[in-house]
Amino acid sequence: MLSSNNVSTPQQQQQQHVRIEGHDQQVVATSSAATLSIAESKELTGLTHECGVFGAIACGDWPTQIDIAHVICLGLVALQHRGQESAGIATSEGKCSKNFNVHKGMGMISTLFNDDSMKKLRGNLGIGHTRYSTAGASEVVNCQPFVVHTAHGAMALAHNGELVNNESLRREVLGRGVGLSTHSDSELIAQSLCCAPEGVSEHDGPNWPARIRHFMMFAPLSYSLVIMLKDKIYAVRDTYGNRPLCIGKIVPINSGHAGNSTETPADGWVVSSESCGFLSIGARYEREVEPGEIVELTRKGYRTVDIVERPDFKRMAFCIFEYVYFARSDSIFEGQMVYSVRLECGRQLWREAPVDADIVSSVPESGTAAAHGYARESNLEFAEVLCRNRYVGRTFIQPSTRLRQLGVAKKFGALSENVAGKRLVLIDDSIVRGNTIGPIIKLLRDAGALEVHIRIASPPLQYPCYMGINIPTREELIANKLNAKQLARHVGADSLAYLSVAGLVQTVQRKHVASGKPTGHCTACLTGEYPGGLPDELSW
Ligand SMILES: O=P(O)(O)OC[C@H]1O[C@H](OP(=O)(O)OP(=O)(O)O)[C@H](O)[C@@H]1O
Ligand SMILES: NC(=O)CC[C@H](N)C(=O)O
Ligand code: SF4
Ligand SMILES: [Mg+2]
Repeated sequence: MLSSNNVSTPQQQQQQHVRIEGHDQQVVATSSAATLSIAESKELTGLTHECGVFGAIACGDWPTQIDIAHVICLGLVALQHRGQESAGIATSEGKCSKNFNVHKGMGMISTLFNDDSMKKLRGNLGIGHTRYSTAGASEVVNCQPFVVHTAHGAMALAHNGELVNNESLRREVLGRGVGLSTHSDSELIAQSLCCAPEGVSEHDGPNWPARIRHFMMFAPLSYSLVIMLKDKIYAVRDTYGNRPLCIGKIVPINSGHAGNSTETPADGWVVSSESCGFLSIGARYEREVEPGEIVELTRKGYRTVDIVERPDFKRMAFCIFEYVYFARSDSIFEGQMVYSVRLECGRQLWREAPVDADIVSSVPESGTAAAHGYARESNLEFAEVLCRNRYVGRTFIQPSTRLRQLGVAKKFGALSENVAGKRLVLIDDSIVRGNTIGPIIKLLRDAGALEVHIRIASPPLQYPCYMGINIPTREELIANKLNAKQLARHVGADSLAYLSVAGLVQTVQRKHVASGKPTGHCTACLTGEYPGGLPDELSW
């Protein structure tokens, strides 16, 4: 049982919230008082992302010379691709357990944080978040980090993921007399940690690892968390390792390339959803937080304080779509760079679905690494055929299918001199609704392409995700309506083929299998096999 006591919640605002088919349908207010659903307010292509979490703590004497708020801000900028709705930073000076410095709000990092907001974020440690909402509306009340006041002082929490048993945990916590002020599952986690579990003595002070373990026993999936207390940060990954989280070392400025050696002293430590921003903040990749691990970071360093086992010793289930699409390609997961895995997927795609063509090309951004792999394995020339308009953002409002499709074409121009008279094979990482590929094929044909063959570096998406990714409805997923042959006809391609599930899994796991290291990946949106089974309270 999750226990809880009376703790104050800072957010008192109400939000509009309706449940549709077992999912939260979020509603955002617009200035014209009309309302748009979040789905409608986004450009409807691809999968909508997740969230990014970040934490940093300075080593040595406090107050530190390191500008912790700037380190976190730059760390969040590097995670911006994971969520663009809202962001926030909470810092602590390390002395007072009553108050943290907090700045959060709607929008992108670059618009939210300026000199004034940074000045107020003094601190020796801090955490940050960039959000793509999955539970609870995209409103200021749900911005993270969540800060709550416990019997032992303030606690701030930032979360990437989605609780699969959100509803039953919510009922449990509400049933104990705790008022929740939002529909956010992340607030629920914060409130769940506010009380010591039964049987845990806290005579000598709060036992945070025991509280975190207790929560983890009742919440199998999915979360990567950074939790800040007065003078320490806990980094936590769910027992399946579904969402990513890694540790980096802030090294002295003059330590150069040798900065990742174990002898290099640490100026501080960071934790992040992805490692892609580490070099830009003078940090070096250290390692991943392991599935089920609770890591404590203090000014003295970091240490594992507990490892919680998976229920019934099930396999770990790291999201395979992090490799396919979500992550930035310079990030490292499980000892391999995302770019290298995508490249290898392209090689495998050629082995599974070769095609006679003059050039190989990609749909930028995330299809590009796989296209290079396809070209290398096939010995076909790689040539760019599309120019992407960087000013068409992901938040473009597209009110109708027709305009939406025009919008996708608007995002790209054809490099006609590379295209004219060519038989080309075009690689993309994924097809979701199928809105991107059709207009691109038309564009390429209009530019003079003789043949356009589509190869997709992931299997067809057919099932929903309950672990922090918003996947469109069954009807919206094009693979549930058309098989590869029908889809080729529908989008005007000469042929179309996907990478197989086995091909993707083997490519992602090949290093681990070779070294005998345990591994396991969630493929639920491709196979319908959910890690830990499909929770009763969820259905599609
Ligand atoms: O089938 P659809 O629903 O049209 O979506 C699929 C497309 O969406 C994604 O690209 P996106 O432009 O979101 O991001 P990227 O720049 O990382 O490729 C993905 O890489 C595909 O290109
Ligand atoms: N995408 C995410 O990881 C979202 C975290 C959390 N469920 C929220 O909606 O804020
Ligand atoms: S269902 Fe798909 S998107 Fe969701 S965690 Fe699993 S692999 Fe990732
Ligand atoms: Mg794309």
